[in-house]
Amino acid sequence: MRAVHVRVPASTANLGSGFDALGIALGLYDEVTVEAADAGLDIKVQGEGAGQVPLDEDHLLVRAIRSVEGTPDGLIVRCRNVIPHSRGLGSSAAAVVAGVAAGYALAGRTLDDRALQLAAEFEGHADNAAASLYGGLVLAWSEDKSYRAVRLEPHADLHAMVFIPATESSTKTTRGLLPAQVPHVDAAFAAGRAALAVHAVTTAPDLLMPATEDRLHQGYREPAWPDTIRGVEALRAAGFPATVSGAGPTVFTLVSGDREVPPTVDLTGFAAHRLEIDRDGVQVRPIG
Ligand SMILES: Nc1ncnc2c1ncn2[C@@H]1O[C@H](COP(=O)(O)OP(=O)(O)OP(=O)(O)O)[C@@H](O)[C@H]1O
Ligand SMILES: N[C@@H](CCO)C(=O)O
Repeated sequence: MRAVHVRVPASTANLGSGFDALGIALGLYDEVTVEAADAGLDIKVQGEGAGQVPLDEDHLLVRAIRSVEGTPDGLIVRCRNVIPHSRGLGSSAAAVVAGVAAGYALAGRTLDDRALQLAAEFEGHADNAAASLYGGLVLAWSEDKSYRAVRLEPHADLHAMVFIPATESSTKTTRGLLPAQVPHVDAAFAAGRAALAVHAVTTAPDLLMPATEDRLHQGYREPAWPDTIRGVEALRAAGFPATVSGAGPTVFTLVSGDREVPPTVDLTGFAAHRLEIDRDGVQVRPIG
């Protein structure tokens, strides 16, 4: 294949209780075309990250393409980015998954388990990458340095609301706020709630409030985005199972049916978007 179009979904990670393990793919998409060339790299970026991301071999998506064996030496890359960067919506994982998927197609290969391994190695955890790769709800884990994930079907009644602030937050920085150890009681709490979250998202949305309670990361990261925690608490007080999306600062909640967030919930400073859950994952099609 000489040229491909890739559409890759955003994602939210953690769902509160499932730190580094749970992810959901969201109906917000970056699109990329990648064409083989004899030599060199010609890359252009429109939308999110334009003027900020490098336009050379350091570009994340290019690095991801290069991580796949058998890809062409020369590349012409065009990115149309919609997923906001550094907001907790999995932009970096989406770029890596798009690159790996394009690389596989250009190398004449079908996506397999190794694609998740390649993508997750860039992030150091597989929650966002698995969601962008497979769609739906993912449960990701690692065995030594081997990343694995299962895809589960979210309940049909659910959609997502995201509340995106103008401020950015780097995943690397907020991971630095996490302690090396947590109390046993918090670890036990997290294990139960994360297991419950899988049941709640797939089968029993009425259990999402207890299922999304977190003790492992959101509180420790609060100094990075106090307004985000205020937004999460305001939504939870109104009965919405809100969490911090990924490493923040976006606020995320799942919503059942046609329920709407009332205007009395104070989310000043956040742009609200209703998103479908993406159920397909990354999509690749040949061009020409
Ligand atoms: N489409 C893209 N193309 C190139 N680089 C990107 C792209 N998307 C993200 N990046 C890089 O990744 C960085 C953001 O990664 P980071 O992990 O901090 O946030 P995120 O992926 O948006 O959020 P989270 O991991 O919390 O869901 C950007 O500053 C940029 O360097
Ligand atoms: N699980 C990750 C997601 C962000 O990449 C975190 O919270 O740091």
